[in-house]
Order: sequence, then C-alpha cells, then structure tokens
Amino acid sequence: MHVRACRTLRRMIWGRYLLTAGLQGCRCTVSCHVQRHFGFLPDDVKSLRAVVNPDVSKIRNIGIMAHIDAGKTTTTERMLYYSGYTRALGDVDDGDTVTDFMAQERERGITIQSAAVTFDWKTHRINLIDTPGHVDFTLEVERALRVLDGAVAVFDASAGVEAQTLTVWRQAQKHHVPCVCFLNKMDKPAASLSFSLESIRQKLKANPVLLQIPVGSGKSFSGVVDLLTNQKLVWKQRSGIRSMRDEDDGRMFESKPLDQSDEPDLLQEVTEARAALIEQVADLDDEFADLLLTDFSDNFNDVSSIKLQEAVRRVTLARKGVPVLCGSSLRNKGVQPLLDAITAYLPAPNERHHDLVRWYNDDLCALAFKVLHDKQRGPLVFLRIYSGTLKPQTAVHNINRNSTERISRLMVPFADQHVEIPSMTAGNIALTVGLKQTVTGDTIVSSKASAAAAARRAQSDGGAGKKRREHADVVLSGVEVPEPVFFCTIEPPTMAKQADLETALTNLQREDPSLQVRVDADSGQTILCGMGELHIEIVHDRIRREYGIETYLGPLQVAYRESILHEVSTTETLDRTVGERRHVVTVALTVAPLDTLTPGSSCELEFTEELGGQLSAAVKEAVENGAHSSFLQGPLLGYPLQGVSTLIQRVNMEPGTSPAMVSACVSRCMHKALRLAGGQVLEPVMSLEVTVGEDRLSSVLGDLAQRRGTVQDIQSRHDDKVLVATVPLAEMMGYSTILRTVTSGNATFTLELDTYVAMNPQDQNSLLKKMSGLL
Ligand SMILES: Nc1nc2c(ncn2[C@@H]2O[C@H](COP(=O)(O)OP(=O)(O)OP(=O)(O)O)[C@@H](O)[C@H]2O)c(=O)[nH]1
Repeated sequence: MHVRACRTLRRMIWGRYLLTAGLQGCRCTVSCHVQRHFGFLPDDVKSLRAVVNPDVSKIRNIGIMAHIDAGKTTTTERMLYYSGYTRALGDVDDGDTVTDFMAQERERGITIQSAAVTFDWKTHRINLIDTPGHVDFTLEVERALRVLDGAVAVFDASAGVEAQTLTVWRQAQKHHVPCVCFLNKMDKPAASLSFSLESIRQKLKANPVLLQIPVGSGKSFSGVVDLLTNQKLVWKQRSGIRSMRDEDDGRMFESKPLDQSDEPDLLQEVTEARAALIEQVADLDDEFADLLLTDFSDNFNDVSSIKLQEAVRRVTLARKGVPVLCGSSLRNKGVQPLLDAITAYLPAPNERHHDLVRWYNDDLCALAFKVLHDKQRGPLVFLRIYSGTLKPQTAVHNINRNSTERISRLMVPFADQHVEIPSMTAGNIALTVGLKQTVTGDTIVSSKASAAAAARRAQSDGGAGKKRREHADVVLSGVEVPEPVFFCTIEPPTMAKQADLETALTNLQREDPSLQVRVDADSGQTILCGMGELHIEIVHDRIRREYGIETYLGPLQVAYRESILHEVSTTETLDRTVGERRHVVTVALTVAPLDTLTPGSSCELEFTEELGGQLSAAVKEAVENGAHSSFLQGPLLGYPLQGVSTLIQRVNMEPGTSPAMVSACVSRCMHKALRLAGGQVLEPVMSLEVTVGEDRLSSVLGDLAQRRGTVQDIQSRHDDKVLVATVPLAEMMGYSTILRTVTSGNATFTLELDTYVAMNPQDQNSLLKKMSGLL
C-alpha cells in the first residue's frame, strides 16, 4: 500500500515535471553559511528545448558501479532528489526507487537492468546509468561501461573493495574509464576511511587521491571537510528523525571554513591530509609540480583550491589517480559534493577519444547499447551518440545488419518515463522508437553512403598498403558476451503457446545478449543458457509476467566443455555420387590438445604453409566450415570443444567436387580424429568469495570441503572473515539456500567463472554414467 502510494506520488511528480520540463539544477548560495538546495519552484521553470542539447563540455555520461548492496541505487536516488528531479526520496528497502523500475527489481531490492537516467546538476547535464552489482549481470555493467565517459565506484566503507567491485573495476580499466570513488555507509560503526583507502590501493592497485576528511564516525558521522577548500560541510541531524521522508532530507547543510574553533584533532588531521594531497598531486602531475616550485615554493599550502582542482582533474583523466570522497547516502550526507566531483573531475564526451569516430566527421555515428521491449511501442533502443545529430522521423543505416530503418520517435530517458525531443547531438544518450532490427552492440549511421565515405577515409588514412575490411573499420566495437555456464530446457504449457514463447525469447535475447537460446538437435527441445541460477530464474519470471506464459524449466545443468588428451593424425576420404556428379575428396589432418585453458579459450585451426598457398578461398572456407562445425560438439557428451588445435595437412579433390562435400569430409575426418584422441571433460570452476562472521566460518569451510572446493585465502575484515576459494560449478547448485542455512543468514557470497579445468578420471566417469542414465 505504502509502495503504491509512493509510486503514485512519483508519477504525479513526473507529470508535473514533464509539464514544466523542469530538469532543474539546484540553486545554492556558496557564500552563505547555510547552503540550501532547492528543487522545483514555480519561477524556476525552464523550457525543455533550452536544455535538451547542452554544450558538449557540460555533459557527463556516468556509470555507477559497485559490489552488490554497496548503495548504488540509494546514491542514485539521492542524486535525483538533490538535482530536483524527484520530490520524494525513494528507498530500496521500501521498493519504490526510480531506477529499479522492473517489478522484480522492486520486489527483490536489486538492480537487474541498467536504467539510464538524465538530470541536470547546476550547469551540467548528467546522463547516469545505474548498473547492477550481482555477478550474473556483469554484461549489463560491461554494456554500460562501453558507452560511458566516467564512472563512480561506490563502496561500503566498512567492507572496502569487495569481489564484484574488483570485476567491475577491471572492466572500467579495460575501457579506460576514469573513476571517482565514493566511500558510502560512513555512518556504519565499522566504517573505516583508512581501511577502505588501503583496500583500494591493495586490491584495485589504484592510487586513491583523498579529497575529504570525514567529520565524526559511525553514528556520529555528520559531514566532511573538503581538503581543496578547507570548507567544513555538516549535515545536522535533527533529533528524533529516522526516516528519509521526514524533513531531514539532507538538502540543507552547513558550509563554513574550518577554523581554530574546530576540534584540534580534526584541524590536525585536515592540515596533514591537505599537505599529503598537495604532495601526492604534485608527484602525479608535472604542471602542478612546476607551479608549486615556481609560485609557491615558500609554502605549498598557499596554492589556490582552483589550481589544485584543475590538477586533480588532469590526474583523474590521465587515470594516474582516483579522487576519493565519503558520505552516507542513506543518511543523506555527502551526495551533493559527490555530484560536484562528478562534474569537476570526470570527463566530458569530447575529452574522450573514440578512435574511429573521426572518420564520420560531423555525420551521425551512434552505438546501440541497450534494447528494451515495450508492449505498446515495440523495441526501445538506447543509443550513445558519438558524432552528428539524431532526429526523429528519419531513416538511419545499421552497419552490422546492413539494413536501413526508421526512427519514429526520439526521447530523453528518465528511468521509466521518457520525454520526446526534436533532436539530439553528439555526446548524449538518446532513446529511440522504431528501430526493429537493431540489437545491442550495433553501429547506427545516417546512411549507407555515409558508412562508405567513412570507410574510404579510414582506408586512405590506413595507407594503400594496408588493405582493411571496410566493415570492421567503421563499426564501433560492441560488448564481449561472456560464455553462459548454466543451461536448462524450457517448455510452454501447451504446444499452442510455443510460438508466443519463441517471440518472448527472441525479444529477451535482443535485450540481453548474455541469454542464449538454442534448439537441441536430438530432442527438439528449447534450451536456455544463462550466466547463473538467478539469471535463468529472472528470465523465467519475466516470461511469466511480461508475456503471460507459464513455462516449465527442466533441471539446471552445468555447461561443460570438452577437450582431447592426445595428438592424433588421420585421413578420411569421401566418395559420393549425387545425381550425375561424383564428388571425391581426401583430407588429412592432425588434432592436438592446447596447453593452456582459460574461460572462452577457443579452438585453433591452421593449414600447413604449403597447403595454405595452394587452396582456393572457396575450398579454404569449406574446410573452415567443416572444422568449426566439429568444434561445436565434442566426442564424449556433445559439449562444445575447447583448447584443441587442428592442422590441415592435405586436401585432395577431384574436379567437380562441391565445397559442401569438402566440409562434410573435414567434419568426418575431425570426428574420427577426436574420437581417437581420447575425450576429456572440462568443468567450469568458479571463484567463490564468502563473507561470514568468524563464529560461522568453520561451518562454511566444512560445507565447502564436501563440494570439492579449494580454499585459497581467508582474510579478516573487521569482525568478519572473507573466504576466497575455487569450487566446481556443478557443486554449487542452490548454494545460496545452503549458505543461508549453515550461517543462519549471516553470510554473503559472490560466484564468478574462473576457468575450465579437466575433470579427474573418477569424477569424469561418474558424470558420464550419470549422463547416460546409469547412475
Ligand atoms: N547504513 C547505511 N546503509 C546504506 C547506505 N546506503 C545504502 N544503504 C543500505 O544498503 C542496502 C543496499 O542499498 P542499495 O542502494 O540497494 O545498493 P545497490 O548497490 O544498489 O544494490 P544492488 O542494486 O542490489 O546491487 C539497502 O538496505 C540500503 O538501505 C548508507 O549510507 N548507510
């Protein structure tokens, strides 16, 4: 009831919001002692047209990333509130946040899909993507990072760097995304600034640049001192107030220069921390070091906060250091300075280098980074515009699908509400209606001719000697889709619903490329392949809720891989007459196991040098097709092959033999070689991290021993122990329930694919028996 009331209220706010087209930044009087952020005032109304396309230097495309439950959603909600976008504070625990808008998200209190939200902060436009923390949805994070220019990493200050933060951090590094760190939950008794800084240094191998000192700790945490300006920002907690919906919403805070009347310990700490900050920044930025030595050699501390801020910005953009701020989103403290830091330190779109975009000059070039299905409007495609302008009612060209489609409507994404706009320029994130064929990762340009012109520019720049493929040169790289580790069959309630189920699965796949759907060749059953138990459970749930189909899932099975044990050379001849035509081909090849196995490590195919020079392109392609089809099904259980190298030594064919027969002969030869080479099942081994109170550690260890787990480390984190282990995925079915039972709910865990490992003969035999129904 309460949740519904809040949602209704929010819709009313949005209604008003859309009418007034408010996108209001806060107004604050920096010089006064009490700083207050106002949201909506009648005379504050701006025309949406005026703010739809802000200057590119004022745009920040930002992601919020973190470990599950670190407080991303709560922080996002506070940002929307302080920027005047919402009038009430959403609360994940009440299930009424703006960004977690899917029904399951509200119920489970977790973020599943990245929701894009646009709002203005002071003079800046912020496009913010809230990313999920659960490891089953890593692809969502990757997808978001691909189109972002900067990120805020939110940490639970009592836990420091947790497993999922590490994963997301690595992803951010891969995409060269500059970050700002926010140490949230400073109100928790166990929160520790020094511990969190050390874990950023140790675990992320990053260089934290501390910009604030907390005022008070645990329950008495009341604000921060800004080390650049020496301003003390204090959010005064009114006695007796517990709820965020109460008056004490954190909009009002006191900002005054730190002076001698402040506690000596705080003064001392700030003085030391500021000196350390200046020294650290000088070490990382030559320009700042020169300035200090020339103009402030008498006293480095006299350097202006503006010069220091500019230097911190350069350090952040060069990714030599990460600014660190602290606060407590739930207690409404420290979020406004975080918003200031986002605009001050993270890059504008034009400060990031997106390599191939220069081939398009001012022509449109955009990347589709998310697709959502809307019952009324069809697919909604989120586009990051890299160059040019996007307009509704225009045709665009999708390079990946080689198709021309029409954008019927163009909108700015305000979580689950969207505002129509007449055009959108480079640097922005837009939401389009009408693109029916576009899937996540596709590049959208204005026309086929524009793509061809870009390809010509790319080729002429590459030099005449460097012949490159047109397509690859002008397509933005999409996201890497991780390998699914679980699969299960899915069946509709009646055959009459089969077509509806297929439509639902096609739609869901367009939204979520980490979901794979295939039809088993032998049984004809539809198979769902996903990233984890939760992932499959959510897909199942969405089919029921959004498409009204009550499906049945078969038991969850582990996606094994297969490899071979020995090197084998073999020959095969195919002699077949089809109609009037005789096809004769002989193939000789060698298969051998590769030494190293990493997740996703594929199979290799090579020709001997001599043969490579002799074969025509068509025959080579036929050989490759034959070999690749054999890689899909291993000889033991039919799982895809991994870590097998194949060398094609001979292909002799009589005139008139078709390429299809060459493929068939290679397949047969591969099949024979693989059988002779001895099959080896590879099982996915996961890295597991369990955080548990010390008193329950032995129960967790005892349980893990029965799961073929290998403990790698046990670390201390305040009163908790963090157990790091590897364990075969097959042993982890339903682990969340078991863990809850053995620890009485006092533990959390993350599970992530580490590698594929060859099973020992005993385990492999029991698996083979189980699969053939003998066990
Ligand atoms: N004590 C304290 N609790 C907080 C703070 N911020 C958030 N929380 C609580 O932490 C829990 C998780 O918060 P969320 O905002 O849902 O975290 P999240 O990172 O978005 O979680 P996922 O979307 O599931 O990854 C909720 O119970 C919040 O009320 C804080 O500053 N202090």
